[in-house]
Amino acid sequence: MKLSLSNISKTYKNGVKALDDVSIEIESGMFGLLGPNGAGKSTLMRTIATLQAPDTGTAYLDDIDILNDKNSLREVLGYLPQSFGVYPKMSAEDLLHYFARLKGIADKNQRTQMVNTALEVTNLLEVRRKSVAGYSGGMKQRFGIAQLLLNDPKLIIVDEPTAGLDPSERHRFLNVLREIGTNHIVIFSTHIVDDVKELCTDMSIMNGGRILSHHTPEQAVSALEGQMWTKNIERDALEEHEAKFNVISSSFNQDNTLNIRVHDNQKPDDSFEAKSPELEDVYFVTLREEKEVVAA
Ligand SMILES: Nc1ncnc2c1ncn2[C@@H]1O[C@H](COP(=O)(O)OP(=O)(O)OP(=O)(O)O)[C@@H](O)[C@H]1O
Repeated sequence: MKLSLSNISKTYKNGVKALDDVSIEIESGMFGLLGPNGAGKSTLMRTIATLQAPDTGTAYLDDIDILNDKNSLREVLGYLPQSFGVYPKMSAEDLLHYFARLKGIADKNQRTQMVNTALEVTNLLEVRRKSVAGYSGGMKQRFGIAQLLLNDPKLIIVDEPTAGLDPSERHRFLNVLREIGTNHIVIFSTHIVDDVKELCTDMSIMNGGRILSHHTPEQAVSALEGQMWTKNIERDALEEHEAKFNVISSSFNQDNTLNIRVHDNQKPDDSFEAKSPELEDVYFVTLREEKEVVAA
């Protein structure tokens, strides 16, 4: 199975170019779409989910023409939007039966089986009789996955699902996605680098409405081998270092000094120490290089 997008552009009425000539091919597995707020991730997700039309471009899931045959795409789509709205005071089980009926599954036995499978995959069986309105943020997100699994979708789109989850809820949620990611195309947008690191077999970094890179997380990290350097500095020396070196990120040490990470093809000077690259470096280097291109 393959999702192919070609030359997709979208400018909103207020003049914001949210998608700028996006072309990409995505195959089965967990695909992470990583980018800062405002990068265009939600616009791209809504476009693939047939909820908004682009100005130009084509989109196919195998031979389904997504932009011109919305109904065929919707039959095989599972979509979890960024915010799902307010849940009624119904139990998860009753609400899933209700959604399944809306999706046209009239046979009660078939519906019960589907609902139970969805509850099981998302680890909600034990709390199936509790009201969804009273669920924690992580449970609500897992319920969101349960409802989208009801029509056995081939393409699953989840838009920033881990935002606002505490670490253990986030972990449980990622485990659910990991389980379903093996035999579907799952597109998962996030601004959290660790989400992609822990989960995805394929990834893109997006900003300014453009896809800046597309590779496996391992390829991305190994491309920076031998190019990352660190040094501890006093807090007030940051500006001076930023002026002199390609500082891509900094973090506080316990003693309130700063650890800076610098990207350079060679050791900047003897005060620096070589470091193994990490996915977060890839993210910052990619965004930095884009900023330089835009400024040039
Ligand atoms: N309906 C709209 N009308 C006008 N501008 C919009 C609309 N929706 C999004 N935008 C703008 O388009 C750009 C891309 O927004 P989008 O929501 O797609 O990004 P995102 O990467 O999903 O960010 P976030 O994580 O903040 O949702 C932003 O500048 C945003 O302000």
